[in-house]
Amino acid sequence: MHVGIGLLRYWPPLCQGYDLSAHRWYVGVKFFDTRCRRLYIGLDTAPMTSNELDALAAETQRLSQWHMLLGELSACLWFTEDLPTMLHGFCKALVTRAGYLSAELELDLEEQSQVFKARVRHSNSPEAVQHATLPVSRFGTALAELRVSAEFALGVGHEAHGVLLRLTHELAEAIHALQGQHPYNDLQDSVEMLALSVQQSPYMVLFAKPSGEVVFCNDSYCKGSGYSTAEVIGQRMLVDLSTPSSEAELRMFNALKMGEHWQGDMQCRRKDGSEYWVRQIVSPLCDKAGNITHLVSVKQDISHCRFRLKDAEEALLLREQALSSSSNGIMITRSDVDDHSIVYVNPAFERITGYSASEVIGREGRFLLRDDLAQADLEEIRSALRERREGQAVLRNYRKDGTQFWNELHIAPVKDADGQHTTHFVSVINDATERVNYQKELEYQANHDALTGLANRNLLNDRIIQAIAWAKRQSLFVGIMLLDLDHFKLVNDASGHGAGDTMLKEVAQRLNSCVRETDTVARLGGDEFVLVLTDLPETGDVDVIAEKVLKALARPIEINGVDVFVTASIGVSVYPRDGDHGELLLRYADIAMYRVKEHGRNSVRQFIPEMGATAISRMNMEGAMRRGLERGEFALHYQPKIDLLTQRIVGAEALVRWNHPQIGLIHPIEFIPLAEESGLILPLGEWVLTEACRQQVAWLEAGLGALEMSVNVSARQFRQEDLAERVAQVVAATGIAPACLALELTESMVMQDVNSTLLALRTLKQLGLSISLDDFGTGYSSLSYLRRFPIDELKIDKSFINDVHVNEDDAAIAGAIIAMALSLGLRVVAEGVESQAQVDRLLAMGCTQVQGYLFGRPMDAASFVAKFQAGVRVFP
Ligand SMILES: Nc1nc2c(ncn2[C@@H]2O[C@@H]3COP(=O)(O)O[C@H]4[C@@H](O)[C@H](n5cnc6c(=O)[nH]c(N)nc65)O[C@@H]4COP(=O)(O)O[C@H]3[C@H]2O)c(=O)[nH]1
Repeated sequence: MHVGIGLLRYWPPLCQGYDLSAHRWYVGVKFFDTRCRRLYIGLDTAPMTSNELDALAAETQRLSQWHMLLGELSACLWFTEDLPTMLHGFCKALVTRAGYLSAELELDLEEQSQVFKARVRHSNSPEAVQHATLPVSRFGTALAELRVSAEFALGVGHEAHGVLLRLTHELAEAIHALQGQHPYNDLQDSVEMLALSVQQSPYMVLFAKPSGEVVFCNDSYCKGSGYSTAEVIGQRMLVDLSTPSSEAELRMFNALKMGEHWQGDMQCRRKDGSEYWVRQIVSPLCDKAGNITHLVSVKQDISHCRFRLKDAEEALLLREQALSSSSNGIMITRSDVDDHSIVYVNPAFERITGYSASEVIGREGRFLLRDDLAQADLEEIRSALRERREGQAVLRNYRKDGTQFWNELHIAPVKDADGQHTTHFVSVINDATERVNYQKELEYQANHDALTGLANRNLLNDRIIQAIAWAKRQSLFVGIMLLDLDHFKLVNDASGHGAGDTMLKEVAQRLNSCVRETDTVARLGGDEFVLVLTDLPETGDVDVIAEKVLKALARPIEINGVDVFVTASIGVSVYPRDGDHGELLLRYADIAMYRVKEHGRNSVRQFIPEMGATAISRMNMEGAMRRGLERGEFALHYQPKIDLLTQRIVGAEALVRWNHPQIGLIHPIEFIPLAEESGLILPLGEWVLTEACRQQVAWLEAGLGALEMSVNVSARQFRQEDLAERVAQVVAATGIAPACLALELTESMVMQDVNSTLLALRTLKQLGLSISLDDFGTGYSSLSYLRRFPIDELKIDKSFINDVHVNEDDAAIAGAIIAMALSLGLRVVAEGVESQAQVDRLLAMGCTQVQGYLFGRPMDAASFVAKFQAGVRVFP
């Protein structure tokens, strides 16, 4: 008979193919009583002598003694789960079964020593205590050491010692056999022990014929499967090697045929129908000829693991599905020092980036940045990766097709099982392009002028602060250039807001083209622009740029197919020369700009401190103006109007002045626009009209004759529905002859709403006064309207008079206006005449009335009277 026994799947079979037929009797392993407490030894068929029978009886006796002990020892070896309990049970068995007074086996699990100590006291010599300290590292080794310990500890001369020695010996043999080092001397004992081991094994053991019919099963199998031994024996529980029916059986068949073990997991069914999983090793037993005689199957119930695995797999599947269906992109990367490669991306990642998983797995996680590495937020992600912590940032990333998207990225470290080391990072990718763009749009709107796209006041203030901070560190200058378009209002009034907008947009573009990228061009509103010029090594550099700007604006702007000319007045202040903060610098640039307006426009002026002394910031102007009106700070100056033919003063234009108690005389150009905006122009205008009329009457009474008094009427005044009534009241109140009163309206005002203008003009005309069109030539009056309007006089704008004697274009325009006016029977007055050459040219063109510094600046009433009395000289 050949016996092959596999103890555990981790152990190799103890012995294979011991040929017991050489012995005279054999041990039948299947004759155990329950729980393996008794081992029956069977005889073979050969007849025995009486000596042999005695020897067998003695042997049987001896075996049954130690078997009792072995059974218990075995029980504590196999049925205890931890070493201390096992050792305790073992010692107890030594005392109760082997006659020891005490036996202690201690396990010292100190990290350092890793030993177990054996201390055994023999009952015959209680004093003699034997110690042994043995290294131990794991359960298997402890079993091996147990043998050694027993050899150390056991004395001689006692029957029980003999049994124990025998046990020890058997264990030693078994272990030696295990290690393949020592042949069995006593095969019978070995087989018994092995048979016992099989029976007692917590693993299920089946022996079967090659046809699969079971010839033996141990208790664990019965317990695990629910079948009794009788129900199992003879049944085909293992594969039939002669007719493998499935792929798995075929594999098993091939392995076993080659004398190899087959190992694998299988799902089985218990008697009650429930399922369980086993991991089993099937080993073939062969005869000398190499034919398989038996199959030995050792099975371990792994249902617990298997079901846990199933749960884990289900949980994993759930997570995988959650990742797959997430609308956020998810990317998992390694977190090794030198490896941050991508190991997983979900479908949303593929959708957002355009890259498929196979294209990105293995690449570095940061590849979505391409070479756009100059991003402030990137540092946060870098340090989160370095410090193995969570981090988030909004980054510019690039899709496969090269388009940019905003990635709202959140990264989190993934730790290993013990929570100590970061093995991976999970990155959640959210395409936030829409939101970021919306935010940027809002930011842009908050910082930019909607019409021109230039910086607005908000952004301007920031830029000035930045420019000053930088200039401070670099010892450079910052130029603040405030630019106001000359007569822009005329464009707006005459051609509508669309035309005005076109002009502003074109101006914005031209201004941008004059400065560097680091400079700022802002629009403050209306026709006011500010240029912040950075990094200037010299203050004079601002003038160069200002000249460039004036030149750029000098080119005509095409609006609705018509070339329109625009000029600008530019005031400049410089950091640190004029001040060290934006508000002050802007105010000074503003003051300088108004000086330009005052002195003929279309030019540049740098701020000088003297200007500051006579100027008032517009911020404070409104309140001051209101108080000024109440306190009588306003006064009228009069500029004479000359008839060239009679060489006499025929009239005066009333021009308002503000005598500010601290600042002194302020020119209307500095406060009229604000008065217009704030509505203060209405009480102011009424006061001017009344005062001018009163003065005219006073001069009349003083003998200056019936001078015509011209009074400027602002757009807002002109739009007053009861303007005519108010004028009539003033006329009545002051006693002026209406024929001596001329109201000056600008060309742009009357062209705004032709029908209502016509009505208003007619009503005014009914009062008997004259209507004069001021600044003529700057608007876009159509001849037909001029014909329809009840106008008495045209005043040619100073801009055409300036060069009328040298510039043929200007001369042509002035000439055309004069000719047209005369043909319509209107008076023509040339404004801003400063030289004799201009007078000569104007006279040649037929213009007979002039006004200008050549004949007198605006002056107070007393000076006017003196001037009148002195007379004027038209020809030198
Ligand atoms: N360079 C130069 N300039 C000359 C010459 N001759 C006259 N001027 C200036 O030209 C402006 C003529 O007045 P405007 O065109 O009606 O322009 C006026 C008018 O639009 C407005 N304004 C003045 N007073 C009043 C007023 O009482 N009511 C209203 N609504 N506007 C007024 O303020 C503007 C500016 O007034 P002013 O500063 O007094 O400036 C005056 C006058 O001083 C010259 O030969 N050369």
